Amino acid sequence: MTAPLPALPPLREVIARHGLTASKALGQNFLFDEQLLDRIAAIPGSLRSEQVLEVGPGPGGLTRALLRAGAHVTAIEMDRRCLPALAELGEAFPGQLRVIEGDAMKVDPGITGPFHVVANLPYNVGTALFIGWLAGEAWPPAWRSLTLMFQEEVARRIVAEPDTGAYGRLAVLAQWRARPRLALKVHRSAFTPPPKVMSAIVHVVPGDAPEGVSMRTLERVTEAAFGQRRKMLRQSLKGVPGALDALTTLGIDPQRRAETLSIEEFCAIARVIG
Ligand SMILES: C[S@@+](CC[C@H](N)C(=O)[O-])C[C@H]1O[C@@H](n2cnc3c(N)ncnc32)[C@H](O)[C@@H]1O
Repeated sequence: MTAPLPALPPLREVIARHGLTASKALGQNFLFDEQLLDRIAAIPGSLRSEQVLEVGPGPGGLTRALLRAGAHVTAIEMDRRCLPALAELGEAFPGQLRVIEGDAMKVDPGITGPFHVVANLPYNVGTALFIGWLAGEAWPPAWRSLTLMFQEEVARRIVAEPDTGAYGRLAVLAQWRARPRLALKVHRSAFTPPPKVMSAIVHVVPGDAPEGVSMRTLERVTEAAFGQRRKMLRQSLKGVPGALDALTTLGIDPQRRAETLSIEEFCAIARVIG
């Protein structure tokens, strides 16, 4: 039998009691709708007894949904004003919550074993953290899934297909050995304060890594190719040693533009360059 869930005060009351006025500099847009938060926590599948890394728990809205789902949560929060509210949450779910005060870009969460990442990310660091999780040398990675809130426009770039305006470096890096999908659109009015743009949650699971492709080379090729996306490959890839020869070897027309190349073609170029 599972223990009954603790009764928690409404999030708005927690915010008011701890004086947590939203800081723009820290990208703070809070979610208060507990049904929505439970839906987000359900996206990775059952989290019972699973390890979860949450970045930016803030006052703990998503954190409480993860704890209710039975997860063991390690949460990294930069704003120390949020720590007392998170400590209260830890008391309500004994042994399930570990809070680290610090910058998620610098702190090692120290989680042993596989874990899920679930986060309503601060937009200013979201993409950098995402690329960091995708870029690890070891594959499959230590994470089992990523469930991340982005601006909708960024979410669309992550899942974009070739020959679309949204297709670019982010799509290639996210899709060459992982499977991202758009899991949930979140209206701006769900946040307090509401951001200027709509949001969406992307869910990513690791896939098979193609043989012989180095992430570093792929990053170099996509950076060059999409850095001048309107130019033909023979121009945009000129500065990448071995890239033009790779096009010839592979029979890829150097007059094509980056956005017409499939992920498989980018991988093939990176494989030939080595
Ligand atoms: C968009 S708010 C989300 C808050 C909460 N998870 C929610 O859903 O209501 C982003 C949170 O990330 C925190 N934050 C911003 N930059 C951070 C960083 N570099 N490392 C850790 N936390 C950060 C902010 O203080 C804020 O609490």
